Amino acid sequence: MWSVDEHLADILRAVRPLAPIELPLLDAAGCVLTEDVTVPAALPPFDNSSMDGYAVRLADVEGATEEFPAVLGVVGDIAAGSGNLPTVGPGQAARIMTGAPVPPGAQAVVPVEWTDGGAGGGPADAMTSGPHGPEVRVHRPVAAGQHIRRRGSDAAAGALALTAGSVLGPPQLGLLAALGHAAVPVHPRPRVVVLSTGSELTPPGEPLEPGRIHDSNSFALTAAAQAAGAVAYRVAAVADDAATLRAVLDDQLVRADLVVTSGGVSVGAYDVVKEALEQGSGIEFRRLAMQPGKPQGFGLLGPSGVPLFALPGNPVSSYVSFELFVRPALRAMAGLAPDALHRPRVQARLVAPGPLSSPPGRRQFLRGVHTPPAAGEHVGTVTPVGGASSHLLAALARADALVEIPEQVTEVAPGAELTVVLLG
Ligand SMILES: Nc1nc2c(c(=O)[nH]1)N[C@H]1C(S)=C(S)[C@@H](COP(=O)(O)OP(=O)(O)OC[C@H]3O[C@@H](n4cnc5c(N)ncnc54)[C@H](O)[C@@H]3O)O[C@H]1N2
Ligand code: MOO
Repeated sequence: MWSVDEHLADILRAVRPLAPIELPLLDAAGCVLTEDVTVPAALPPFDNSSMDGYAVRLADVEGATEEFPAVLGVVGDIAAGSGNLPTVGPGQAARIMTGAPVPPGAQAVVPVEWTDGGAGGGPADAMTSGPHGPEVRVHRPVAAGQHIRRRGSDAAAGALALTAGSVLGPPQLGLLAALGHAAVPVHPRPRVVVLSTGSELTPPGEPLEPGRIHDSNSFALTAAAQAAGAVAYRVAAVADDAATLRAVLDDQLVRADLVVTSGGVSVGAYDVVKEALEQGSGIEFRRLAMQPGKPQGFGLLGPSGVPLFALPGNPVSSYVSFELFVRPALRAMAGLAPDALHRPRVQARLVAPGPLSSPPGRRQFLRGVHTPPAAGEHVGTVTPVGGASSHLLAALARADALVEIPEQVTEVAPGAELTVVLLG
């Protein structure tokens, strides 16, 4: 028997980050950047106003009050996007909008609330006119540079904007766009093919013949692959026939960076995955010291060595196996750092009506509901849901955590501290 840790270590040794490709920004969302990005040109690219108001010279508004406002001639209107800027001379102001370039001669911006409104909402030439044209009355002085966002104050030209290895979330994509990048080099999302095996399987939506059940694993595992950041393809369940399975796998390999199968890996007479892949395929079948998830297959399939996970068929076994083995592999292929591959683990105190028992020599993963620590407490609690059996899908659907009971522990009393894997 292999331990959970040995199996996981073998998997992580076998998988590699996918080769970088250049992707348009929105296609790169959630991906890992493969090169440092420097700031090509100052951001913002020019001094601009942070307020709607008037661009002025300091000396002209010094000492201005409500009672004795500074009366300035308005030389023009500057909207965001204006390229043609008036020069603000002594005794003059330019009406300016948020984001518009600060015109030559101006030293600060007076917000419109500190003035008589000048033009109000209309164009500059419709405002209060004095003998020399449109005017604005400024009621307060401003400090040098006030309400001006300086060129390069967000990011200086040549500075490091993002480092290789960054995960591209919304703020990072916004920054890349602001810097003018339309596409970026990233590790692509792994493409995952998920296929169930079993002649008993009927697609949901179709009535069940006697002895048959609905295929649930391919839905849970495809959704789990998507949630792990992969592009996942669900293949209709394959019947228990090794030649058919081999043909389906050959077909699917062209679009797969990773393959997940479920079922057919134990010792039964129709254990098709094992039969189809046992000899010389590159897939090794093992029994792990864990429950659920004892029978597992893993290896690199086909000429390009596509990682294949042959997970056990019981619904809880396949899902727990995905969480523990497939998800970290997918994240490694997506280029995430070793410390970002795994679900968070926390300590929690067991809440249960009596002691829990666990098989000797096997690491057990019960399903549970985790409650975070109350104020002033260091650990939260975990309450198991359902029993240990690996067909208990309804209980799994109520759980948000896996409760880990170590190999050497056979009984856990209520109140004991255990490690809990948060499923997020
Ligand atoms: N004699 C032994 N029998 C079994 C052993 C063993 O060591 N000796 N191990 C048990 C354990 S543990 C597991 S786990 C299962 C693994 O079996 P398989 O991977 O071969 O899976 P199947 O036999 O195909 O199916 C098991 C179970 O799960 C249901 N199933 C399968 N696929 C789906 C699906 N897509 N959706 C929903 N349910 C599915 C299937 O109907 C069976 O009930 O073997 C034990 N047996
Ligand atoms: O080990 Mo199996 O995976 O209990 O259900």
